[in-house]
Amino acid sequence: MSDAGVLARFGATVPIVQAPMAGAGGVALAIGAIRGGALGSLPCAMHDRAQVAAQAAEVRAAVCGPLNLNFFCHALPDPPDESAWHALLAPYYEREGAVPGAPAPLRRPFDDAMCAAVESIRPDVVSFHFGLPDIALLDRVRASGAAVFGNATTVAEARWLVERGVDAVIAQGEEAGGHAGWFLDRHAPVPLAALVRDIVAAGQAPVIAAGGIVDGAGIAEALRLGASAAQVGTAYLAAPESMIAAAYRALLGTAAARDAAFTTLFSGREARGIRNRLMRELGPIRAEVPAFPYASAALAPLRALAEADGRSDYSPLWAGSGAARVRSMHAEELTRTLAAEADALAGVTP
Ligand SMILES: Cc1cc2nc3c(=O)[nH]c(=O)nc-3n(C[C@H](O)[C@H](O)[C@H](O)COP(=O)(O)O)c2cc1C
Repeated sequence: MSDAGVLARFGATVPIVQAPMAGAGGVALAIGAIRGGALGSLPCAMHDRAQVAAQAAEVRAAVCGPLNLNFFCHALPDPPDESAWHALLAPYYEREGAVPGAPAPLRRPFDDAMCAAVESIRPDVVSFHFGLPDIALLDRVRASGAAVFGNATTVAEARWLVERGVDAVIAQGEEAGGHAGWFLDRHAPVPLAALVRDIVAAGQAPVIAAGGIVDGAGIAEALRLGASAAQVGTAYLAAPESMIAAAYRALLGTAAARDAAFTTLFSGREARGIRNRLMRELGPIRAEVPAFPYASAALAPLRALAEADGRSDYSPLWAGSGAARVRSMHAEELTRTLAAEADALAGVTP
């Protein structure tokens, strides 16, 4: 069995981080991945403190193994003028017979209340997307005993994270599903292999490769490039423990999942997803879309109506470049399968 690299110190037995996936992953997925030997993750960006505490307690009650809590660190601008966005969506409201709903909970950046949750839960790892919190909060996270992982999309971001003392850098390549986590400069997307090689060459912190990895060959390749582990997201979406809608699930593992693009429509920030009706009709990037994270609220009523009808016309279908190749297995079995496949290839030169 290949060793768990940087994850071994937390008790993981395979070099896999089950990626945090807000809105798609949760307690059941984390439990299955931990049972398989991975570092399990709970996405916390869309929850409040009580929900985070309850979910962490559920995982701990079910399984003994390493747990990561994941948070966003985006800047939260003042609420923008959404009139152009509402005007763009008006024909869809009319077509669906939708009415504006109650404001949906916003994705909130990591703050004092979430830090207090971390202090009481004492997870093994806290991972951050879109940068890091301010130094006072970061110090409190570290004092809780948690290791800190940060997400980088360029070598410059990796260096920035290392200067602030992260224990590992998640190298997020352009192949990754979900939000591109850039936080310094918006830049041309960097393919995973080049990103891992360059961050490893900078030699400052263990690297965890993320993006397009859906089988053991992908993990073995990342390790060969010098990564210490792989963070796997889209492959876990196909597990029955994920919480995605049926129409989304039906696309995974099919050729249709190859038709993907970066889009700002669903949140206000670029994220990689399978093309659906809204992306086709409006185009994936529009000037009318309000800043992250405000865009999603106006879509919520449309999304709810369509999903109730088995349609994903207005839903984000976040997926990485391996989405057409995923296999549907329980999270524990998937974790063991990925590790065994990677093991079988370890040391084999392509
Ligand atoms: C549905 C979905 C939701 C995601 N949500 C988060 C999140 O809440 N926090 C985060 O750090 N990354 C998130 N990501 C990115 C993953 O952590 C990871 O980088 C990515 O899934 C790796 O690429 P892959 O999907 O090709 O395996 C998400 C990815 C997906 C597919």
